This record gives sequence, structure tokens and C-alpha cells, in this order.
Amino acid sequence: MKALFDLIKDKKTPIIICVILAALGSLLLIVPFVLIFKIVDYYLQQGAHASPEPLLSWLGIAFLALVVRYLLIVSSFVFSHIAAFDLLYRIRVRLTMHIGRLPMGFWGKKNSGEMLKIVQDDVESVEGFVAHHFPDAASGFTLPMATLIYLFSLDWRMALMATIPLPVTLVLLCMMWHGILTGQNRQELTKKYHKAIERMHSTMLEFVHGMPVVKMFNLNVHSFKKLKESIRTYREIVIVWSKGAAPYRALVATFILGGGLFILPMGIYLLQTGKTDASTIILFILLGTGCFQGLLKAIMLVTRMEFITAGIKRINEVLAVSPLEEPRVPVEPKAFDVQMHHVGFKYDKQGPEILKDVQLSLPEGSFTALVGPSGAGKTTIVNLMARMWEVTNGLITIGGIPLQEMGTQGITECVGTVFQDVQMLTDTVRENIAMGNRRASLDEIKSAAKAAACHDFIMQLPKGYNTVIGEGGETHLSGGEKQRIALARVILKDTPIILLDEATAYADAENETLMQEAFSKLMKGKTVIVIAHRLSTIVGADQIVVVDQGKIYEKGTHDELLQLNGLYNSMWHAHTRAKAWHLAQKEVHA
Ligand SMILES: Nc1ncnc2c1ncn2[C@@H]1O[C@H](COP(=O)(O)OP(=O)(O)OP(=O)(O)O)[C@@H](O)[C@H]1O
Repeated sequence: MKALFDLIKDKKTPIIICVILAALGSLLLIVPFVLIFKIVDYYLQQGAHASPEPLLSWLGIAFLALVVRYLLIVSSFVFSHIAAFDLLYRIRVRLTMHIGRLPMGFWGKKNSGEMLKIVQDDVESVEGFVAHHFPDAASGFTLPMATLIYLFSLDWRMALMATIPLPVTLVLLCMMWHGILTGQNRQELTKKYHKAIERMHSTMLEFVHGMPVVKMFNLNVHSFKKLKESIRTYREIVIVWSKGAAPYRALVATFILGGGLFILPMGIYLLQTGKTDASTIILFILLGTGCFQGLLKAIMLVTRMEFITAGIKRINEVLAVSPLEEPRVPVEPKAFDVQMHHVGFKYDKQGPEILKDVQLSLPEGSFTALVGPSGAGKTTIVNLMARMWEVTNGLITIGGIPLQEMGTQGITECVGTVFQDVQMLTDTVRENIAMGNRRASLDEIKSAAKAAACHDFIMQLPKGYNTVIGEGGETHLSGGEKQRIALARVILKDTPIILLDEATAYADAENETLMQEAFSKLMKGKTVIVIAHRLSTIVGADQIVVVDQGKIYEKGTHDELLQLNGLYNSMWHAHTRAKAWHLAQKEVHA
């Protein structure tokens, strides 16, 4: 409950108003019952001499009470929905902003299905609770309490009998919660329920996103089996959950709605001993059963709480993950050399050491190439320079300023990246390029696109620069086209430091030449680090750094490294042999 109140504490006013309105509305429900009692009492006493006038005015008051009650309940629901949707919006914005500030390491621990459930289902369960259950709970508790007070003021003996269902209900709910008779651990079951939904979401996402692989390798049956399995698990858990709750819910409903049966024997006894009259017994039976129905709803809410609290706990768990630390006053670097001082790195605290004591210096305006076998740690080095992750040991500085002191904004302002997996947002080509510089004019965007050799293919798209690309867009781009758009972004951004990871991986021979030209222009006067497998493209680099097993193995210019006769030398010879083989193949086919 505390977790829920922590979340809604900023939205107190509309929630308090909705609770008060619902409580007042529910109190008005007593009025018709009391008036029925009055009418019955009047006619029993007056018999054939009764006049119709009091009947009409009492019916009028009852009708008015019901109209006012209706207005109060409607207003209460309006306020509860305003509060709920505002809360939904605020929690989602807070969650997504927070998630955006979390280190990439967070994503290693949470899968997309889990996150989808938190941002979608768990947030909506809070909205549903505030929108519907708060007014229900307010009226569900106020009406029975007010009724009991009124009944005790009339006759404490019959009122006492009317309260019998309450302790019985509480005992039944405790038994249900602790799994007495059913042997169910409800807390465990709730956890399993949430896990089942997460799994269903992840397999669903995997099924949809992995469709090309599924089709290519004919994995339809296998993938569908996984999805079907997760849906079946979810279904089974829900059935077990409902079966465990059903007998208790039915018993609680029977006791509350049959409350009149406890009142009647006492009523008859009091009637026979002349201590009450028939109309009072009728009032007790009407109020004792009618007004406790709301309590039934409110009590059922307690069983919903187990779902909601688990969801809120998960929202709070995400909010509790510390984002990347931001400096209070970010420091702007005056120079743009990049230094790695004794950097050590692990993706996971318990995992292997991926980088070990890496010492690297990229002088301002220099061109550095990272080479090495697959899995050596090249991408990791580049990611750490953009502070995608926090180093485990050591320090990375730009112009002598540690990345932590520059802050995320400061780093993005001076570091431009083109990584292997280029992501396009579902937006126009123009907006996708303008991500690099939101203030750029269309002419500037076009000249960046020309420099990145993508203007021509953009002009051939259905709406040119206004064509929507990305997931669900108007057209599909090839890997090479996406990379060139990513390059245009970096050209437009015009940062003094540029990180390129496999930037020409998808380019064909013609486009590779175009992209190489674009790179050469872009790199002029900038501090550049490139990961390249095609060694011929980095022969002219100021320094080539050979990485192997998370360590810097060799560094120097192309000629210096060849003379060392080490790893680079053998990589270079393998590369030239492969190139000669390709040329020979071409001649054979010509
Ligand atoms: N997100 C991650 N979580 C855990 N381990 C990772 C993660 N990313 C990479 N690794 C591991 O870190 C090591 C270095 O990977 P990295 O991608 O930096 O190598 P690389 O030299 O760029 O390889 P390649 O040339 O194949 O891209 C590998 O063992 C890889 O399995």
C-alpha cells in the first residue's frame, strides 16, 4: 500500500475529492431505505386512515436523494479518471525518461518483454486501480460503516447480529491469502503470474521481430511452440489462481449477502418480547443486506491489491536503479584528445574481464584504427568512449576532462558515432538526419546527405526527404542506405570527435568508395577512431592499435607494425592473400 501512496502522492487533491464525493454519494443510498422504513411504519400504524400525502413527499425525497447520489458518483468517477490518466501519463513519462538515463548494463539484466510489461501493464494496473477502485473502496467502506452506526442507534442487539458476516469474511480472506485448505501460496502464485506475462510478451516480441530468421530457417513450428507454451503457462496459472480464490469469494459473497438471516432470529425474538416492531426488523434486513453489498466489492479489492502492489514494486524497482551519474556543473573540454588511463571493464560484476588495463592516447585531430580478432574488445573500447557503459576501473578523458565530469549532454555534443547496428526512428528521412542537429535547415540536411552519398537514393524515395522510414515506415532501407543516413547525421552534427564502428560493413564496392571519400572529408581535423576489418582502408592511419583478448597488443603506424612481425603483420598478410584470391576469382569469371 505504501508503494501505491508513494506513487500517487503528487495527485492527492483529485483523489481526495473523488473519495469524498464517492463516500457522500454512497451515504445517500441509506435515504431510500430509511424512507421505505418510514412508509411501512406509517402505513402499519395508520392502517386504512393513512393519507397519501406523506407517501408522496417521502417518495419525492427518496428520488431526489438518488438523483444527487447519481451526480456525486458521476463527479467522483470524473475526478478519479482525471487523476488516473494524469498518473498514467506521469508514471510513463517518468519511467521512460529514467530508462533513457540508465546505463546500457541495465538492458543486459532486463529483457524487452519484462520492460514492456512494466511500462504497459503494470502502469495501467495503477491507472485502473485509481480510476475505478478508489471510488469503489470509498463507497464500499463508508456505506457499511454509516449503516452500522445508524443501526446501532436503533437497536444494538439486531445491529450486533448484522455485523456477524464481517469477522467471518476477514477470517476467510486470511485463509485464502495463506492458502489454508487450498495449499496455495498466493504471493508465490502472484510472482509466477507476472513472470508468465513477461515470458509471453518476450516470446511474442521474439516471434514478431525474429520472423525473417523464422522464415529463412523454417523455424515456424519451433517458434510457434515456444509462443504457444508461454500462452499455455499463463493460462494455467490464471486457472490455478481463480480456482484457489473462487470458493473463498463465493463464501464471502454468501455470508455478506445472506446477512439478513442472522438478523431475523434476533428480530423475531425482540418482536415476541415486545422490544421492537415489524417495520424496524424490515429496515434492519433491508439495510443489513443492501448496504453490505458495497463492502463485498471493497473486500474483493483487497484481493486485487496483491496484483497491483506487485506491479508497483516492479515500477519502483526500475525507478530505483541509479542512472548514470551526472555532474552538477558539467565541465566543457577545451581540447579534443581522448585518453584511456588503465581502463578495465566487465559487462557484469560476476562476468569475465573484457578489457584489462587499457592505456590509449588519441591525440587531437589524429586518425586511429582499432584492429584485432573478433571478440577482442574493439567495440567495447569505442562504446566506453561514448560512455554507453561506465568503466569498471581507470578513467577516460576528453581534453583532460573525465567523461563523468562532462555529463551525457557534453559528451554527445563532442562525440559523433556511426555504429554497426544503425537505428532509424519511425520518422521522415529529413528528421532522421536532423537528429544530428535539430536546428539544421533543409539545405544543410541536403548537403550533409550529399556528403554522405545518400542524396541520390533519398530523391528516388516516394516522398524524397519527407518519406517515413524506420519500423512501419513507407519504405524499407538496405543496411548500406541506413549506414549512409547515419553518416549524414554525424556530418550534420559536426563533432570534433568521431567514432566509427564497421561503418562500411554493408556498403558495396561503389558505395564503399563514395563512403570512404565522405569519411575522408568528415575526418579532416577531427579526432577519429575507426574499427575496420578491411585493413587496406586504414593503412594511412596515424596509429593502428591491435587489440587482442581485451588488451592492447601492439600499436604504431602500418609500417612500424609490419616491422614488428607480430599479430598485425600476420593479419595484414592474411588480408593481402584474401584480396589476391578475390582478384584471381574475378579474372577467372571475366
Ligand atoms: N552487452 C554485452 N554483455 C556481455 N558481454 C558482452 C556484451 N557485448 C560484448 N560482450 C563480450 O565482450 C567481448 C568483446 O566484445 P566486442 O564486441 O567488444 O568485441 P569486438 O572486438 O568488437 O568483436 P567483433 O569484431 O566481432 O565485433 C566478447 O567476448 C563479447 O562476447
